Amino acid sequence: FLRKFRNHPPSPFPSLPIIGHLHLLKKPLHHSLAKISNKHGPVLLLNFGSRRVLVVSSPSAAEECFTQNDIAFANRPFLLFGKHLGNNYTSLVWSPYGDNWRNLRRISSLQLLSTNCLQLLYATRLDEVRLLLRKLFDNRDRTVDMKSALFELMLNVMMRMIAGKRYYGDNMGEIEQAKRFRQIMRETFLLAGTNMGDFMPLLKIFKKMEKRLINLHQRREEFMQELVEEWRSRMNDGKSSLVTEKKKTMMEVLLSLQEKEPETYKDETIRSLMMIPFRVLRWRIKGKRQKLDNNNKAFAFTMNRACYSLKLENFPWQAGIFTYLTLWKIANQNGPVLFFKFGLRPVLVVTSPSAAEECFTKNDIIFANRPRLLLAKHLAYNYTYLSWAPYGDHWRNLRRIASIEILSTNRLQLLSGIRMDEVKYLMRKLLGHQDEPVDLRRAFFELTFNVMMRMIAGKRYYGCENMEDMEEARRFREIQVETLELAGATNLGDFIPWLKSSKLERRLMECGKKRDEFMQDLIEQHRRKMKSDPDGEGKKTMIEILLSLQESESEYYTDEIIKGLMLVLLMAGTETSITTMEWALSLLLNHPEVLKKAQTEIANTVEHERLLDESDLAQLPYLRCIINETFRMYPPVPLLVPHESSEECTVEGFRVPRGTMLLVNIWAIQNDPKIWEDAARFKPERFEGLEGARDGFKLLPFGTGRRGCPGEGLGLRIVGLTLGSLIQCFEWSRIGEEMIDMREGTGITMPKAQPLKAKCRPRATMLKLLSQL
Ligand code: HEM
Repeated sequence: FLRKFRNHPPSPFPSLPIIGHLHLLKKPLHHSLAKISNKHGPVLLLNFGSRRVLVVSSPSAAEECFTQNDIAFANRPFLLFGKHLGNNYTSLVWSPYGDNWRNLRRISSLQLLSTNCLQLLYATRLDEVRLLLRKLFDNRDRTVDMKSALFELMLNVMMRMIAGKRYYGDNMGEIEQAKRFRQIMRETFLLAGTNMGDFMPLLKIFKKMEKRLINLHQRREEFMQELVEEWRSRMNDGKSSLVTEKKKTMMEVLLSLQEKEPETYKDETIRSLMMIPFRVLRWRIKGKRQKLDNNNKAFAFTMNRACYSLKLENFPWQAGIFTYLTLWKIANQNGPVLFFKFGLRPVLVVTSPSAAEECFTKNDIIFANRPRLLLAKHLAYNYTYLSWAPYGDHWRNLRRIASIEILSTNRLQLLSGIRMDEVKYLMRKLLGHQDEPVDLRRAFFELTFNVMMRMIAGKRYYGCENMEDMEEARRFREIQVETLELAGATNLGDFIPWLKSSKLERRLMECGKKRDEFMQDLIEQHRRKMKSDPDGEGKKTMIEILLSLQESESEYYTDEIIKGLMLVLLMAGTETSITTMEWALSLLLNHPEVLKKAQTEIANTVEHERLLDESDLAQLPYLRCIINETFRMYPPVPLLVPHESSEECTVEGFRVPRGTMLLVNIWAIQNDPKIWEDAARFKPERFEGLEGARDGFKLLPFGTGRRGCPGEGLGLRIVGLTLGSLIQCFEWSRIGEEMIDMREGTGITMPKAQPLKAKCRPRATMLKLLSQL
């Protein structure tokens, strides 16, 4: 009744003697107050012990406080912290509203924090951010305590702006001074918490807290005064600032002003102004405390539509800047169309079939470009490879040659003997290692590279039999190992230009040069061979086909184009096929019932007295389902190859600027439980009745649209024939009781963390046929 009579804001019941409403409060305070406001209204009167507190939780009430009542509320309460660390309520933050406060506010706005002053010290901030990035880069793959790293960054920035000193990390000047400063800061943040004596005066009799504040205050004042003296004597000696006259530290600015107006700029004013940045920092850090404590290694990452925390150990420094898993986690919380800044590069990440559809239908031409990444500069002939060429005439020409001359159904048919031959080599090898653990990743690797090199140049570079030129093979293998290693390396410089690693660039250049020389040698060999035997039997290899076309259309079929196409086959066509076969066989070993069903299908379709060949694949729908299910769960290119927009467009209503990199997270789409029933289960049957390896925009292992994979036919033939033959001819088992480890490793494609090893023995029904290989 009294409250109504006095027109006071509502106040929750009960307000207890001595403690008032403190019993209702929990940490974090803002959440707790929000809950109370939800219940009792947006303007509340609470008692924190003996202190009256008005809590405001609506825009209109906040407006009233900071417009109509702004002057009335411009005061600060007298709290213990302000008494001892706010120089007895004389600092800018704790001073009562009045002349002293007005003076300090004017100085800080004009002399320290104006846009102009901040601009002059921009280089300092930039430098500290670079040092942090360098530190993160050096610690990639390790857990980094981001809270401390960001804290140190902020304190270094502040101290460099104030007094030109770094007190954290490397390149510190005075070690002892830095130690003292760090100790003072640590204690300041520690004591900055709530002091119950501020609300319950009775508790003030326990003076412990107050003593600590007084002691800290003294040490802080001494420290700051020493800095003031240091700068004063420097200036007296004529040793001015860090870099140029313009880029003065705050200390210098204030000391110069002191010379002109000693009354206004006293030492104590300067000391107190020096502490302003740390107060702001304290609030920033305390504001985030709850979140960061829960997820201590959090990496705050600002994006266009939200703020996210990523665990740094998950952050994909190592496998290129992005991994499908991290991006999926973020998309799960924030939506299927996200706009990021990776360093300076805008990146659109798409994680839903409808958004992918919009990118590859309505916006297909716009997104048909590729970003210019360092890897592509050196290993893709300055972006002239088919896979990395910008969308335009050159790319169209390459795509036409690849589709018609190399990867057309007709050409693939002509070269089917090579693939069959290599599968037979593999089976002979397996026959020699019955019941022994076999490294299948290595076996698939050798098979695929031999297939490609035989298609390209008629050469086998892996396996002992029929090896024509040992030295050439060794050179090839060496180059290949280096290429794969470099292809998986991160180049932060693609995203943050000043972090460009000249060492990585040099290695890429050297590797690119070696590959170029190797391919040129092969072209010359074939040129010589074709000259010496112009009517030679069947121009079968890819080099021969392209060299013959060069004779008639030399401007289209240059040596550069031929080398580029050879390398595309080796780069784009190998790892993808190898990983698919490895995942598929791993899944089968963990699901013997599916393996059995596939064996039965093959036995019912292919007669016993012959080996399966590529023409049988169309009659083996269950084998096809197994391959599709493998693609679904473990897509070899989980984010597709990055695209880039050549003009502004919209995706799901969001504006996407020109020059934005597009990543389509097909791994996330293909494993989304909202889209797939039992998404985590290996269930090939789900694809029964599906033609091809695409299911709308839900299953896209080869991408789609203009830049979709042109090697789909070849990839499916290699995978289908190899897998089908291994199922037809051998009984497979795991090495021990344990299931095959299905963890994913990092790399440019999606490799298994552990290479697949398994045992096999020839099936009784196939023994005779196998012994004739
Ligand atoms: C299992 C096997 C394979 C899979 C899963 C696969 C998957 C892909 C994917 C997802 C893309 C990116 C599409 C995009 O950017 O939207 C791609 C591009 C490409 N793939 Fe494949 N691929 C396979 C085999 C092959 C083979 C055997 C070749 C043989 C030459 C090949 C040549 C290429 C080329 C040249 C591109 C770039 C096309 C362009 O930028 O215009 N791929 N592949």
